[in-house]
Amino acid sequence: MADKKVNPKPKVNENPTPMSAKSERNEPAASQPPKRIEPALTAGRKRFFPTEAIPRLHYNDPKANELISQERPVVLTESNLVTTAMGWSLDFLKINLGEGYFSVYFSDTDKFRYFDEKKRKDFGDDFLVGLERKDMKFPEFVELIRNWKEGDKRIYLQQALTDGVGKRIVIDFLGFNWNWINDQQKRNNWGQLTSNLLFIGQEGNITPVHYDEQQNFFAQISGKKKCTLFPPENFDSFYPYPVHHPHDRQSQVDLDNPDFEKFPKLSSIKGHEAIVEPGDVLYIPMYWWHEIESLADSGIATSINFWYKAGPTGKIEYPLKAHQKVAMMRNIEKMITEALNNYEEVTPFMQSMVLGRYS
Ligand SMILES: O=C(O)CCC(=O)C(=O)O
Ligand SMILES: [Fe+2]
Repeated sequence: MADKKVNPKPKVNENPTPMSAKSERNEPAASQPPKRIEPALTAGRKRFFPTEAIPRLHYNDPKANELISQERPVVLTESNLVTTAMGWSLDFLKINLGEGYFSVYFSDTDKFRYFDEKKRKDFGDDFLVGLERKDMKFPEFVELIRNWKEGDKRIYLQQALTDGVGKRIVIDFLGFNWNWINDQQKRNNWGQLTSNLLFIGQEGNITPVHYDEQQNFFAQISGKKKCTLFPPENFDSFYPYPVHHPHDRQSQVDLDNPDFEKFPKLSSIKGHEAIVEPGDVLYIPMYWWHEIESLADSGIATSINFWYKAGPTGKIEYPLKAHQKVAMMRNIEKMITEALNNYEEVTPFMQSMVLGRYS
């Protein structure tokens, strides 16, 4: 697959309207999800911590813009961000996604804990992931997911959209609500759109708690996902792996089986929770911890995200915000690790810097 991305800034006025793009195909028109007032917060895995509902607001509600500008999560309704993708069934994608290769992950469990392949090479052989990546053409993935049976490894496709995709996908892509999302990017002073990751997975799959270094508009296409977010103020409650570790940005904790002795700060976490349904867009602020569960009995879960780089830093104001401290800690940790040139020396180095002095 060519690795150049689909141009994220189409000439908006030349786009086909969502309706004309849709009417070209022999599939039922996408129906808007039924309007819902309160999110159902009881679904999904039982968790040990309290949660509050992430506000669900109309995408034009000024309060939604306020939350985004404050880097607080919000579910946006009726944005029509990816309405043109509502017909992306497996059969449709099989015909239209093109001849490229897709990254498909296979997990021994229901958890898909991402790992950095480059860091894994540097880290040596003592790292077992329980997760395997295979690159395959889309029809092969469809066969696997359709013929999946209990006892098989679980499957999750996670692939950035590239310009190797077929013409109809490009048309749908150009029909996304770029007017709105480009305006969000501008008004929040974000950097460039780096990628649109397409997720297609089985119900029950879990992306364990981690944070990303990008702003994210996370759009749901099919199935339902329970998204649980925690603010960067809780950075140390999740005990992230060291930055040089293949699981960098991932929490070491298992929310299904919490070890409060090893990770005592975990006992006081409080989540922000939303269930996203087709048509919903969840804003996941940069550096917010998040766990994403594809809910049982909601069918194949398809999502597409819009990842944006942070904007320029601007004037520093004190006290620093939690996410700025996280960024600082990452940089210092990276510097120490690089300077020592041996990750095994990092722990004793940090300990002699802190123990009995700052502890
Ligand atoms: O949908 C998922 O399973 C994970 C999504 C995610 O972590 C992201 O978009 O940053
Ligand atoms: Fe993420």
